[in-house]
Amino acid sequence: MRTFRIAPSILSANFACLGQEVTDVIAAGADIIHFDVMDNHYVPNLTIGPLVCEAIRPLTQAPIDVHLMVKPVDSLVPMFAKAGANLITFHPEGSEHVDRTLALIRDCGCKAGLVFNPATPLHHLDHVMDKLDMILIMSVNPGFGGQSFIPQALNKLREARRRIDAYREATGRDIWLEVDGGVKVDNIAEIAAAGADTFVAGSAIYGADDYAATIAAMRAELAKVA
Ligand SMILES: O=C(CO)[C@@H](O)[C@H](O)COP(=O)(O)O
Repeated sequence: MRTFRIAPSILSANFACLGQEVTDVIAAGADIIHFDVMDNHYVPNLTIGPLVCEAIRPLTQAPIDVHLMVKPVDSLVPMFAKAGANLITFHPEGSEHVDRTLALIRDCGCKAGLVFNPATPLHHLDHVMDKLDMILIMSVNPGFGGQSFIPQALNKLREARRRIDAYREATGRDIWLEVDGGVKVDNIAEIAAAGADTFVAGSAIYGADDYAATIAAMRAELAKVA
């Protein structure tokens, strides 16, 4: 039986009552809070920083998964670690030294992950598997919620799953495989079958009237794959 995790993206939450939105999705059955950081430089949008992470930290025991869509990335890592992030992911294009940034994240006490845009090749994984806790495959171009799932992401998920399984067989250590962008109730099973185990969903959850019903519907779909 595979373990699946659902990570609502607060990018699609109502920011006028963000704290309540965080506690509501966790009460509705979510596993992780996905926290999108955009700098209006690496991506054409501007969102939230460490102060907001610090503000929501006391509201939940659930892991906060900080996705840094920023360039350069290193100076923000200690700030988010101090603000209570559990996982920090970044894009290889956002770092001058990927290996050094991964080590920095772990030295700050967080789990570390690399993010792959639709056009970013997986060869960036080649020499850093030992330093990764998570691989995040973007199934949209980063910057905005509410975009459609790019089907080519399924092949990239299959390839990433193959690499993770081979690595786990060789070392006994697992790496989470997260997917982000256009994840809905009606495609989550196909995405899980391609290898993802952790599902970021923004508009599908925060755009629904009933968060618990939507998360339960996602889990019912995932149960068909497990
Ligand atoms: O990082 C991003 C977008 O850059 C995502 O986390 C989106 O926020 C996902 O939103 P949906 O596609 O699920 O609406």
